[in-house]
Amino acid sequence: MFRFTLVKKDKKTKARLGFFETLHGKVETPIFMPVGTAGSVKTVTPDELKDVGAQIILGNTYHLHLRPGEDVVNHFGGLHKFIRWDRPILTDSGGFQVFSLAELKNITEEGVTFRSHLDGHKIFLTPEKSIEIQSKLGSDIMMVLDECVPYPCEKEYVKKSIKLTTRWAKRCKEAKKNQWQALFGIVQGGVYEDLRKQSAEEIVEIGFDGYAIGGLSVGEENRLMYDITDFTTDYLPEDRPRYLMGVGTPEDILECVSRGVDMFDCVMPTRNARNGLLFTSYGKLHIKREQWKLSDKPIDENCNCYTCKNFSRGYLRHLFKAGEILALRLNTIHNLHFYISLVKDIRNAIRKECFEEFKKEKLEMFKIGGD
Ligand SMILES: Nc1nc2cc3nc(NCCc4ccc(CCO)cc4)[nH]c3cc2c(=O)[nH]1
Ligand SMILES: [Zn+2]
Repeated sequence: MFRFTLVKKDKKTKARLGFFETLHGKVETPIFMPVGTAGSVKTVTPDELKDVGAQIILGNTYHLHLRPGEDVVNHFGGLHKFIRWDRPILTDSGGFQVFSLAELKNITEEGVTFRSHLDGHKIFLTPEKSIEIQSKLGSDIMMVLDECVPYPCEKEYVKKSIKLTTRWAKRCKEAKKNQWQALFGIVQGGVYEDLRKQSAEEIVEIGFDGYAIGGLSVGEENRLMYDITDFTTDYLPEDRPRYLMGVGTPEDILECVSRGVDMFDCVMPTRNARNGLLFTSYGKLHIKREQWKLSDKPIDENCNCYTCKNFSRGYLRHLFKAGEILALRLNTIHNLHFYISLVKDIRNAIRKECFEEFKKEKLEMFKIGGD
C-alpha cells in the first residue's frame, strides 16, 4: 500500500511539496530520513527520534543480513516490532554497501559475491535474495539491487553497468510480485548525461512506486552532483517521489530540493554528532574547541531541541572531552533535530511560495560560520 500525492510545485524552482502514505503512516515531502543502519539510529531511542520529529528512518539490508540476519528479525515479527518503531521504514538493497564496505567482491549477471566485512564469510547477493531479505524485514519501502559505480568511472564500464542495473531492477520487480511493500527503482549512469537519460528511461519503463537517483555522493564535486541531479529529475515522472541517495549536507539538501528531489538520507548528522561536529543556523561548530570552555550559550539559540533547551556549550564540550556517552546522545539529538527542522522549514517555504528566498537566506547564514 503506497501512494504519493503532489501538493504544490514551486513556481521559480523545481521544488515540490507532497506526501506519501504507507501502511505505517504518512510522510510529508521534502523529507530527511535518519539512518538506522543496523536497526538503531545510533545512540538515540525511538521516542527521542519522535521528539525530534523523525517521520521515517532507513535500515540497511547488507548490515541486517550479516547481523542479526533477516530470519531473526522476522522471528520477532519484522523490523518495526524488533526495533519498536511504528512509523515508516525504508531499506536500502545492499547495492551500495557491498561496493563501499565489503572486501573481495565479484559481479556477475546473476548477482554479486562478496566477503562479510565482519567475519569474512562469503555471501552471494542476487536481486531475488535482496528482495527476500527486505520482505522478511518488512520495510515499507524496498530498494532494488543495483550496481553503484565508483567515481570516477570509465564511460564504457558505466554503459555496461546501467544495462545490468536495469536487468536487476526487472528481476527485483518480478521477485516482489504482489507484496504489500513499495518498491523504488534506482537510476544510475555515473556523471554521463546520456547514460543518465538512458538509465532513467529504462527504469521508468519498468515502473516503480518511486525513483531514486543512485551513484552520486560518491566523491564527486558538489557542483557535478547538483548538475546530474538537475538533469536526471527531468526524466522522472512528476507523480512519484524522487529520492537522492546518501545526500547530504544542509546546503546539498537545499540545492537538490530546488532541483526536484523529495527524499534524502545521510549519515552526516549522526556521524558528525559522534565526532563533535554540530550544525547551527550559522554553520558548523566544533564543540571540543577551547573557545567553548566557558560558554553558557546553547549550541544554537534558534534551536528548541532538548539539548539546546537544557545544556550549555561548556557542558557539552566537557562531556565530549570526557568521553561521556551522553555527549554522543545530546549531540545526535541536536543534529537530527537540525536536519529535520530544516526540511520542515523547506516544506513551509514551498507552501508559502517563498522557497527561493528561503534557500538564499539559509545558504548565506550557513556561510557565517558557527565557530
Ligand atoms: N542502493 C544504493 N544505495 C546508495 C547509497 C548511497 N549513499 C551514498 N553516499 C553516502 C556517502 C556518505 C558517506 C559518509 C558520510 C559521512 C561523512 O562524515 C556522508 C556521505 N551514495 C549512495 C549511492 C547509492 C546507490 O547508488 N545505490
Ligand atoms: Zn538544538
